Amino acid sequence: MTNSTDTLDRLAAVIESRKPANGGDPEKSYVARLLHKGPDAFLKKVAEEAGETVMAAKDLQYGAGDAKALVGEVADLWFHSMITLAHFGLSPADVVAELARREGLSGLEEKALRKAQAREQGE
Ligand SMILES: N=c1c2ncn([C@@H]3O[C@H](COP(=O)(O)OP(=O)(O)OP(=O)(O)O)[C@@H](O)[C@H]3O)c2ncn1[C@@H]1O[C@H](COP(=O)(O)O)[C@@H](O)[C@H]1O
Repeated sequence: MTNSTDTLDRLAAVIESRKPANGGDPEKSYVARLLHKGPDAFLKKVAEEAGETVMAAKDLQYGAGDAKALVGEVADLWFHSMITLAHFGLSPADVVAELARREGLSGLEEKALRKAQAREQGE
């Protein structure tokens, strides 16, 4: 079975190697091309892939799609999000660490905590 963290780490290393500072060639590499173009180019792709993820999920919801299509769109979304992270000097490990920090804390509890803190600061 594939180790998801290893796969993400390997992909992050490839993305890093495609940065202009590391000699990434926009003529030979899709990642290098996006990094060379800058944030507007890869952020547009993130927005596009997020929209396509929603559409693939809605197709599944209404019985018109297939699970493979949804997985493909989420893969595109993760991939372009990883290019965004790399541009800003971040990695999948940073996201995993954030999820680990949140582990076990209910979203409802976290929201109540945030609201209580905001109330305190407002007083
Ligand atoms: N995981 C991916 C990956 N996922 C998606 N894509 C590309 O992302 C592009 C955008 O997806 P779309 O579905 O929007 O395709 P499109 O219609 O051609 O879109 P436009 O680019 O024309 O806007 C496509 O060209 C896909 O091939 C990827 N390209 C590369 N990788 C990984 O990145 C590595 C480095 O790639 P290069 O930098 O190209 O060598 C590869 O070895 C892979 O591991």
